[in-house]
Amino acid sequence: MTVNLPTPAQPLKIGTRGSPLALAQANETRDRLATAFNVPFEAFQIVVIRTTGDNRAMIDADRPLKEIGNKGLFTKEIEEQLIAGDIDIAVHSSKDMPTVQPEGLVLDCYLPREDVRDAFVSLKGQGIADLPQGAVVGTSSLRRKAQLLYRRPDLQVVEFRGNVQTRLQKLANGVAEATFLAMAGLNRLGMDDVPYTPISVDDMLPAVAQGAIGIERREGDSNVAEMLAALHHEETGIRIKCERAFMARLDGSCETPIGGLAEIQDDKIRLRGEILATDGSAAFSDEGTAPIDDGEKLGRELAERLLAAAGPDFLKR
Ligand SMILES: NCc1[nH]cc(CCC(=O)O)c1CC(=O)O
Repeated sequence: MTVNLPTPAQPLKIGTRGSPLALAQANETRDRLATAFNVPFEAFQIVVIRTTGDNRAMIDADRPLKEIGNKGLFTKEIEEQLIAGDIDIAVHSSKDMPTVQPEGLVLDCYLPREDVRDAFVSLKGQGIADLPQGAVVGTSSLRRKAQLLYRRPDLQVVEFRGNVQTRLQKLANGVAEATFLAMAGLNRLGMDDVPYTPISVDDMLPAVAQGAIGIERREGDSNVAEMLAALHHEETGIRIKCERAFMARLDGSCETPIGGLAEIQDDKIRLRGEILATDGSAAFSDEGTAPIDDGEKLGRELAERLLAAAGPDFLKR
């Protein structure tokens, strides 16, 4: 079967959020598609879609995202347009994606993964250990908050949202002494002027699927399926599927502090996982390895081991 390629007259429509990071990810997807199929950039049209998560009235207040309702906060409207056929593919940060897609949609194409690490961002120091006793740290991530408080119960965490510039301004204004950003975001946006230090994954396990762009499509669109198959990065896909199986078995959402990272080492897949109490008062971590083809099973099994260690009610706290 030959792929029916898009043309400037009949472009392939790429749906995305409108944030600078989302647009960078959509542009990377378009560039890779244009190169892979040797068609002009004009054969792709980037369609910006506003999601609930982008709605200023809801987001600008200092309410934690979890109170607004996190499931599909940044994906629902995009997926509706994908189902309706208004767009042909949707580009997402995989870490913001629920583990189950709506009926009729498939998420099975991943681009080569960026740096998975979190970065410590501060005008004053290089890492968590440099923070003075009782210092204020800004983050809206429950995972980062729990990981931080687990190691440094003396610190105070305040809600921190907005784009990178807004957050840096807050640091300059003394609202907080430090914050965290994903290295993948900093790299994709080329933010060299940000005072950041990468944090080893041994010190802060990243979110499941952090740093991976995922491309969603309609299940029945065989032409798009074939195009995306050519773009798919096998190793990233294996790692993300393992991590997402881990998260799914934990019934993980953004309301549960979970860290997870799968890596391919020699011909094995190694998964590290962590679950934490939201207030950082407890954490359970474990790891395992398996043959590469058994990544999803490894994910489920590691989740079960952590659940058993933590006790059945742990995630409901
Ligand atoms: N929750 C927002 C979000 N979703 C994906 C990224 C970073 C890029 C990535 O992990 O692919 C970010 C920002 C951040 O965590 O700093």
